[in-house]
Amino acid sequence: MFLHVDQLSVQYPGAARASVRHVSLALERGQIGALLGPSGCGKTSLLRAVAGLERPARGRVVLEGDAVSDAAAGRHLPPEQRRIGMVFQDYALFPHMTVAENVLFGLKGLPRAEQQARVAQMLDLVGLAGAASRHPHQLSGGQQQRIALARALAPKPRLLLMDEPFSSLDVDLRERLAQEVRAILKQAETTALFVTHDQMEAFAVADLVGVMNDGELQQWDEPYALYHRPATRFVATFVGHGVFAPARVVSGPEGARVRSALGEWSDRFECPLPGIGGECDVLLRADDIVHDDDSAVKARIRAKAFRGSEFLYTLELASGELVMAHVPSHHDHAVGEWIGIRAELDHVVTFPRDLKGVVAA
Ligand SMILES: Nc1ncnc2c1ncn2[C@@H]1O[C@H](COP(=O)(O)OP(=O)(O)OP(=O)(O)O)[C@@H](O)[C@H]1O
Repeated sequence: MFLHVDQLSVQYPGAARASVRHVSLALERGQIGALLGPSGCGKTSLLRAVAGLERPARGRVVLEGDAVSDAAAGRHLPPEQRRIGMVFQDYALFPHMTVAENVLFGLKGLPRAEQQARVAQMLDLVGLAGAASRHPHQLSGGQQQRIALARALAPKPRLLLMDEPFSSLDVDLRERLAQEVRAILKQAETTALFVTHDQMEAFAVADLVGVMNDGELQQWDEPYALYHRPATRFVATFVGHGVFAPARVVSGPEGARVRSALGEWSDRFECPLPGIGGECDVLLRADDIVHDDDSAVKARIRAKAFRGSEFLYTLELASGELVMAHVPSHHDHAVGEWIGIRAELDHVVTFPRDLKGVVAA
């Protein structure tokens, strides 16, 4: 493993409990990781501990086999000796310096010719070769963030850390820049870890995403798995739209099946199911629910939100259970109308019975 965070805890002086608790995660060389979670869950504290800006209370940070932090051994390499680059949300470019001078900043020790070559190479990488002699205020927010990236990558860091790198940009630009940043990092073969509270951003940029809640890492996985096979209720709720529908495990000809008001499904993808007869909640994603007027199952539209190509309908079954459905926006029905629905599940994800019909955000 290129980066290995091992059972890491961060506790601030005077705090009753640790802000980051027993977090373990790993990245291979060249992989991009994202830490996702609500405000205050400990994302930035974890990133700062990897950077060396916080001293962990417990655990280790191992970079290329080198334990840069090891609480048990009392080892803590200062940030400037870790060869880690950082990009922050406010770019932190020097306003009085040109773009080229900003990128040059981290290259002080190199011979002059090499410095010039590296600056040119970095500006080229971020697609701003023509902006070398401009000043930061003459550039757009997205361009400034690309310069900040060029400056962080110029000294060839072993690891790049980014804290909410897109959050000060408007939504359109964020989406575009997220894709550009992924392409730039992949081209530069950089291993990177970044913090965001925006799942679309995490999915667009990262190979592996960690969902944190209240100081703990609940799942560290590929975006597809986080969405389709969430490990906990919290992950299921935080990532994507859906509901937990009450269900019962029944026996079928090929083993256990999950029966809910919307249908019955077998355990096709080896998601552990409770024992036969057991009560559980099954996760129904909004994209598992298909609008089909021929279906015997009817639901009344309780609320609808226009999302461009589709509506997100909140629907109520005759039993009072709620489900959510993504429906193409040319199927424009009024609130209060009854429509036919059908559930098409590829991934049957169940959780022990808890609160009935909890709506996932
Ligand atoms: N320097 C500090 N001293 C004491 N407590 C801190 C310090 N920095 C953060 N905390 C606390 O640690 C917890 C985690 O904060 P952190 O900034 O890591 O969360 P976050 O997930 O990055 O949040 P956000 O998305 O709002 O930035 C919070 O309860 C916060 O109040």
